[in-house]
Amino acid sequence: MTTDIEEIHRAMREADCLATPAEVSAALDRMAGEITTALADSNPLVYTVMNGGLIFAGRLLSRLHFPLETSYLHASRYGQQLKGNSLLDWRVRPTQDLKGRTVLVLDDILDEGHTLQAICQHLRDEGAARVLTAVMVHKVHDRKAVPGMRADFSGLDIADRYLFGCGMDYKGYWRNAPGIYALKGH
Ligand SMILES: O=P(O)(O)OC[C@H]1O[C@H](OP(=O)(O)OP(=O)(O)O)[C@H](O)[C@@H]1O
Ligand code: HPA
Repeated sequence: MTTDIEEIHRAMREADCLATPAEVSAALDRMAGEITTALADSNPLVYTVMNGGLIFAGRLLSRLHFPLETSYLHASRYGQQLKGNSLLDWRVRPTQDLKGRTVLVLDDILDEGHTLQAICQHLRDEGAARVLTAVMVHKVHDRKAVPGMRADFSGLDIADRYLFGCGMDYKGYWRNAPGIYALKGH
């Protein structure tokens, strides 16, 4: 099936901007400070959750000025749908030796939280000593996998709409948009 590129343009034209590029940059600066305070002496292994975590990770990691290792994993439960499946589709699992390591997981959004919950459980099962999470967006609603769930580090709390930009996609597009946008009517 080919994508209707005009529909992709329209989604951006009609979207509401919920966080400007400047607000995103300020949130990244603040998070980098918090993460540095918490992890600068722990030689962390930092996992980016593909695909959504890519942009956030690139922007955050260059703000962290202490020794760390990076890697990636790929797990998805939405594909290109607007609603998540109950099962996480593991595409690339972690391959590093995690025993005794402090691990930080980076993703674009904590929505219902099932993705991060399953990833963190897997990393602990593989022997990580400590697993922390950082997300660009915490979506505000009461449908979390665990009531009250939050990442250890969150960039911005954003309303319960369908979001794109900063790594989050609309039908595979607009991950590259520098602000955070809400789809018209969702
Ligand atoms: O908190 P949850 O409700 O579990 O949703 C959050 C997850 O959903 C998105 O991934 P998606 O499955 O869409 O894959 P993608 O990273 O390729 O966009 C996003 O990147 C998070 O990983
Ligand atoms: O609001 C969202 N937008 C894009 N991807 C997502 N994955 C979970 N929630 C979202």
